[in-house]
Amino acid sequence: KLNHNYAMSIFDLGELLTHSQVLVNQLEVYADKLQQRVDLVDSYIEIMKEKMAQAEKRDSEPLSSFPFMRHMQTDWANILWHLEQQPGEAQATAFSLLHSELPTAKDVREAVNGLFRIQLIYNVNGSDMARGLLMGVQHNYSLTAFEVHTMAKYLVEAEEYIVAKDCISVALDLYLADEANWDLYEQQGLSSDSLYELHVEVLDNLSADKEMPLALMMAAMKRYPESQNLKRALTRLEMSVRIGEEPQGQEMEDVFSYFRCCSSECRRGSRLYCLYNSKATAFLRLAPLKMELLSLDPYVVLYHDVLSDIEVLALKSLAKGHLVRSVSHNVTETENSEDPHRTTKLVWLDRDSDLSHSVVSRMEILTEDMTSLDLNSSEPLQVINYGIGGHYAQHADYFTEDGSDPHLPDRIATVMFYLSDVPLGGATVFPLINLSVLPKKGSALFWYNLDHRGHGMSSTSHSACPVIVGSKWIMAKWKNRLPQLFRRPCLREQ
Ligand SMILES: O=C(O)CCC(=O)C(=O)O
Ligand SMILES: [Fe+2]
Repeated sequence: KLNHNYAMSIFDLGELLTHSQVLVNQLEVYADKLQQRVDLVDSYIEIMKEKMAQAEKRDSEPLSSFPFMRHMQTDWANILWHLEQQPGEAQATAFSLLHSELPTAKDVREAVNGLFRIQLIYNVNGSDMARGLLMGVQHNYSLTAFEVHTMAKYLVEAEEYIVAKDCISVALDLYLADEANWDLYEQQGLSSDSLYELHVEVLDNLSADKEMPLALMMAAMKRYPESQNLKRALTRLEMSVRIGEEPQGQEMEDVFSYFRCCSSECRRGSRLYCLYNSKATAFLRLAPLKMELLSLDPYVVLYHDVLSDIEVLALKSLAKGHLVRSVSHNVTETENSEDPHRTTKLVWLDRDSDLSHSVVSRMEILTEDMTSLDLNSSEPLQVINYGIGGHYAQHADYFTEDGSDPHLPDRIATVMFYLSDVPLGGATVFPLINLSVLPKKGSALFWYNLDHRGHGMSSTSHSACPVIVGSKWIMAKWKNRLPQLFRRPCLREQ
C-alpha cells in the first residue's frame, strides 16, 4: 500500500475528492444492480405463483402436467443461477483498486496530531474546536461526535490524556445532544458504551496528583479568562504533564515567545524602517524593491510585492503533482527519515529537471537582486505546501555552529517567498528575537544565517507555526556561503 501522507499537504488532500467521486459512482451502480435484482425477483415471484395456480387448477393428465414439470425443472434452476450470482463483484474490484489510494490510520493519526498542535499552541479548547470557533473567529464548520471520538482515541493512543479528556467529554456532549442520530452512530460503530469506556480509560490514566491541580486551574481560568499568569501556569502544567518535566527559565520564555508570536504578529524596535531598495544590484535602479527592515542583528528584512499572482500561479503549478513528504536528516540513521517536527510536502525546482521553466530562472535572479549574493552552487528553489495543522518546529537553516568545516556548503542566507496568504495561523516566528511574520502572498523574507566569520547565528532559529485555516505555500532559496567571497567578505575578528 502506497503512503500518500495525506495529512502532510492540504493541496494533495484535494485528490481525495476525486476518489470519493469515483467511489460514490460505483456505489450508485451497485445500488442500481441490486434494485434491478429486486425487480427481477419480484417478477419471478409473480411468474412462479402464476404457474403454481395454473398447476393447481389442472387435472393430472400427462399433457397438462408436462408444462408444470418442465417449469419445475428449468425455471428454478435458472433462479438458482441468479441467486448464486454475486452482485457488485465488479464494484468490489473497483473499490479494492482504489483502496490503496485512501488515507491510512497513520494519516488520520497525523491529522489528529495537527489538530492537537493547534489546540496546544493557540490555546483552543476541544469544545471551541468542535464548534469551529478558533481564536475568536467562528468558522463555517463543526465536528460531530464521530470526529471528536476519533481524536480522543488517537490522543489516548499517544498517551496525551489531558487533551484526550477534554476531547472525550466534548464527544460525549455532542453524542448526548444528538439523540435523533443515535441509530446512525450505532450503524457506523459508535455507541455510548464505547464513549464511556474511553472516558473511563482516560480518567484512569490521569494520575490523581496532576489531575486535581489541573481541574482547579481550569476552573480558575473559566472565572478569570483574561489572566495571563493563569494562562502561563496552565500551559506550564500541561507541558509538564506532556513532557514529564518543566522546561526551565530561558527555555520557557522562548516557548511563550513562540506561542505569543504565533497568535499575533510580533515586531521589533521602533528604529526600524521601510525603504525602496535600489542598490543591491544594478537592476534595482530600474526596478527598486519595497523593503521593510525587521531586525538588524540578526539581519532580517521583508520584501513586499516581489511576486505577481501569475508568477505565484506558475510556481505552484510546477509543484503540483510532484510534492513529496519532507524528510529530515537524523544523526542516528543513515537515511533521512520522516519527521513529526516538519509536517509538509515539498518539491525541488531543479533548473536541470523537468520542472525547469523560465519562471524558475527568473526567481533565481530575483533572489540575487534581493540579497546581492551570488547564486552559484546554491541549492535549487524548494516549493513547500503545509498539511493539517502543518508546522516546522524550531530549527536553524545552517548546518554547523562554528563554521568548522570550511568546505561544507553551508547556508549563508535564506530567502523565503510566501506563495499564499494564510487566513489563520502559519506565521514564521523567530522566538529568540521576538519576531514573527504573517504570510502574505507575494512577499519574501530574507535573513542571514551566518555571521561575518561564517559562524551560525543561533538567534536566527525559527519556526513555522501550525496552519489553522488555509493552505500555506512557501518557496525557499538557501544561498551557499562559498561563492560569496567578494560579495560578503569575512571581517577580521575584533
Ligand atoms: O514556513 C515557514 O514559515 C518557515 C519554513 C522554514 O523555516 C524552512 O523551510 O526552513
Ligand atoms: Fe528554516
